[in-house]
Amino acid sequence: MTTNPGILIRGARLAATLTERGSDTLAAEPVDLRIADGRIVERGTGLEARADERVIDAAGLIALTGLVDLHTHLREPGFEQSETVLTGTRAAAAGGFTSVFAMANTLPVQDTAGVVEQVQALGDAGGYATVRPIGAVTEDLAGEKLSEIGAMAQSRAQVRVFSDDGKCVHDPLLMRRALEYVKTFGGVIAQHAQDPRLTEGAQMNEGTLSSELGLKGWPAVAEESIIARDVLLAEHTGSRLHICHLSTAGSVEVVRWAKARGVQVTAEVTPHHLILTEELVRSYDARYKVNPPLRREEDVQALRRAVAEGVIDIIATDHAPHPIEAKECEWDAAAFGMVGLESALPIALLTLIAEGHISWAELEQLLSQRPAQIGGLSDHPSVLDAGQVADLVLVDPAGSSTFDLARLQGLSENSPYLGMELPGRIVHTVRRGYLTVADGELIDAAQVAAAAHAAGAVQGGVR
Ligand SMILES: NC(=O)N[C@@H](CC(=O)O)C(=O)O
Ligand SMILES: [Zn+2]
Ligand SMILES: [Zn+2]
Repeated sequence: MTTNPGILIRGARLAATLTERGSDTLAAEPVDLRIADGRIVERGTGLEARADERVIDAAGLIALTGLVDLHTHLREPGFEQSETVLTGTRAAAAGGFTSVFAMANTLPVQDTAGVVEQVQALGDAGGYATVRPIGAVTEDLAGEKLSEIGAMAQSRAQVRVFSDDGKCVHDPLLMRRALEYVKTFGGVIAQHAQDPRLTEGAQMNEGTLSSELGLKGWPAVAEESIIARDVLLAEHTGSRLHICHLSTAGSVEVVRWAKARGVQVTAEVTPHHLILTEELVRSYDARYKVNPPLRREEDVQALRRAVAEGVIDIIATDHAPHPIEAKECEWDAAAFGMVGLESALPIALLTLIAEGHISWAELEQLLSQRPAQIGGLSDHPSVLDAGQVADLVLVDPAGSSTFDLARLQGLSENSPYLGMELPGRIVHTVRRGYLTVADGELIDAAQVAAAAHAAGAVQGGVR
């Protein structure tokens, strides 16, 4: 049986020990981590390298448990010209992610055990990240009939997160039944909170700017009213509800209220809603067209505060690749969505750490620990210490660089950050004890697939 070579990481500072808000990255003592057979086997200082061990000099780098994205669109099956499981997980690894949850709006839709098992198998074979498929709440995302939720939960893919993302589960009775159903096995419904009647034909945030530009607006209340209804349904059923891509100050207040009542609700924000505003729509550059729309500066600030206060639980990318034809066209005709896996950590550093809203320890909670817990990701490392699965990322917090096309590893180029100076560089990503990114470069696909195979063999199956 082949095994992957061991790794010795020397002199990394652990994000979990950087608990002061702001960017003081030297406040913790550097430690060494030894990795063998897919796990961290030793943590200490001055560890000696063994024969065959690859030594990584992590001086100046910060180590976090592998990032987990609860909201990724991998597009396969059905839209392979935009992204595939392989290309999307390469983008994920480049961004420091070791696990991604794949949204259900594929073709065919991920609404049966067969499709979710296929998506997960593609992820396992590629080896760049653990892929956990999200199941559709309703058949074909049509909002009319519950999908085979139980069959997907019991399948090899063990689906725990269900969402009609891209569409809102609008029928309150269906939403209630879905919440009741997932409660029986500890699952969660992730709602794309958006009243379809209030947003018909909408093109951007509703406000003075949408009137000025003559574009149909998308009112904040369309999001807030669904969140308000659903937290009440979650309270009534005693089930877990997760709110996808929260985007308005009002939504924060509804979630805050629900949490104070003890409702089991969690909320996510995307990096782009933490930095970009509707003003960008003036350019008519469709890279800024996204669902939910970019909002006002007041909303951006409220979302950052909500992260700092813990009202928002996680950052999720909503990585939404689209081909050039779908973006290089008139605003009204363009597709909604932006890619985000490679830029998520840099944007979080820029908007949250550099601004003093959160600490590195809190960042690890937002981008790794909490999404893993919400998604029911078994054997995700809770800390970087002996006995834990070796899923981790080493980040260089110093300096900044131009975010250019070469940074994008997926098939689509619809990033709003091209040309921007962004802080932070993902230097090494380790998944299940093997490197997917080394010295800032992706490891090639054949090597990663072989390493994944070896890791699976050693651990008797990846999960
Ligand atoms: N975010 C987007 O603008 N688009 C997503 C759907 C979604 O997340 O609602 C997509 O699938 O393209
Ligand atoms: Zn959505
Ligand atoms: Zn989405």
